Amino acid sequence: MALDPGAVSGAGVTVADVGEDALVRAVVARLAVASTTTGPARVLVGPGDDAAVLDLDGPLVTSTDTLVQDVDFRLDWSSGYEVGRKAAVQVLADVEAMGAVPVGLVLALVVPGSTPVSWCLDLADGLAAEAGAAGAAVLGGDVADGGALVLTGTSSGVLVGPGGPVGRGGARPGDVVVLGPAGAPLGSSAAGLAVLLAGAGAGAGAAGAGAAGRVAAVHRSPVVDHTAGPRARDAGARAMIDVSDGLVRDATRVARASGVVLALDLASPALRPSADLHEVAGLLGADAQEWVLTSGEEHAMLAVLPPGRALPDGFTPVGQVGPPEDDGWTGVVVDGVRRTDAGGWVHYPS
Ligand SMILES: Nc1ncnc2c1ncn2[C@@H]1O[C@H](COP(=O)(O)OP(=O)(O)OP(=O)(O)O)[C@@H](O)[C@H]1O
Ligand SMILES: Cc1ncc(C[n+]2csc(CCOP(=O)(O)O)c2C)c(N)n1
Ligand SMILES: [Mg+2]
Repeated sequence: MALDPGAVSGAGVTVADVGEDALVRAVVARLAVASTTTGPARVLVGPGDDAAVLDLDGPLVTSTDTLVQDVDFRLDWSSGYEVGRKAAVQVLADVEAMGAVPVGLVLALVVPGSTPVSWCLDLADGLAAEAGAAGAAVLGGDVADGGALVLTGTSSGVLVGPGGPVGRGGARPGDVVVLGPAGAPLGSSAAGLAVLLAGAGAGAGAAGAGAAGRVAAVHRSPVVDHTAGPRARDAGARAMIDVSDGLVRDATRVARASGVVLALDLASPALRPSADLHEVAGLLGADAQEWVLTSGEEHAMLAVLPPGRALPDGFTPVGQVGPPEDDGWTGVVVDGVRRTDAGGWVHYPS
């Protein structure tokens, strides 16, 4: 059915009603407003052609991430706008965790025909808003029919100025482990997920008042600092990762890649559960400290600095780097105890 592009977002109009071309036109029209980059790149060709073209001021850093309906988000928990924001946060965090300044992203979308067009436009708005907050442009995407919503975002960033990328393998004994700023205390996303799973506030936007509502909002709509990664690189970070699968799980990746032990100190203010976490843990019979150590989708930056360096703005110490233990073991130690079970998020859990 050929519809007036202005009518595609009307109530009850689905993707199958308008077809691929009208959907893409409507989405691209939403992005055009936001498709500029303020960072170290110029968009020579944006959405609408076969590919986007960027002129960059330094080495390209690129990463990709997929969100799957009912695995990474639920339509009864989150609006299209929230899913779009979360997709941008997740995919940009990976280039930021290399120390790159984010400049752009593309989004491939599998959309069942029964999806309301208005949901897709909300998604585009959320994506563009978060990309814009990072100074990045939405450069294009793709849509295809399928049985469930699947979003695959691919981000681009630029390493600005001298020095290389900040990988996972650069931590050395004697270094300091630091955690970057986030919009909410560490652990909030897992607490929010637990609230939503418990049904304590089913329905998008209706997670209830108080602590449960606040942590559910963090889970649906994380707030991150998009300059934290590049700031840590400027401050001399020699290893970094974003906390996407849980602090212990992600710190273990740094420890193993670097051949060291990361010793986390629970007395660090950033690792102490917030009052909201304690309250929600009490309600649900959960362990607030465990949420801090295992919460995924936080996207705060965990970085390692040589000793004696000034901390990047907003970062706080959470531990130290030590050599492998006497038996050669590398990994994460929490308050002196080996964490052999990282917890946190993993696909295909055993
Ligand atoms: N299917 C794949 N093909 C090629 N490389 C992959 C594939 N899956 C993962 N990788 C690579 O393995 C590395 C580790 O991936 P992993 O998903 O653990 O980290 P990540 O990208 O930081 O994930 P997260 O989304 O949790 O932040 C990355 O460099 C990633 O590009
Ligand atoms: C419906 C629903 N169930 C569970 C979760 C929790 N969750 C999904 S993926 C992930 C880690 C990052 O994934 P990846 O490593 O793939 O980037 C987490 C913590 C959610 N968000 N929505
Ligand atoms: Mg990552």
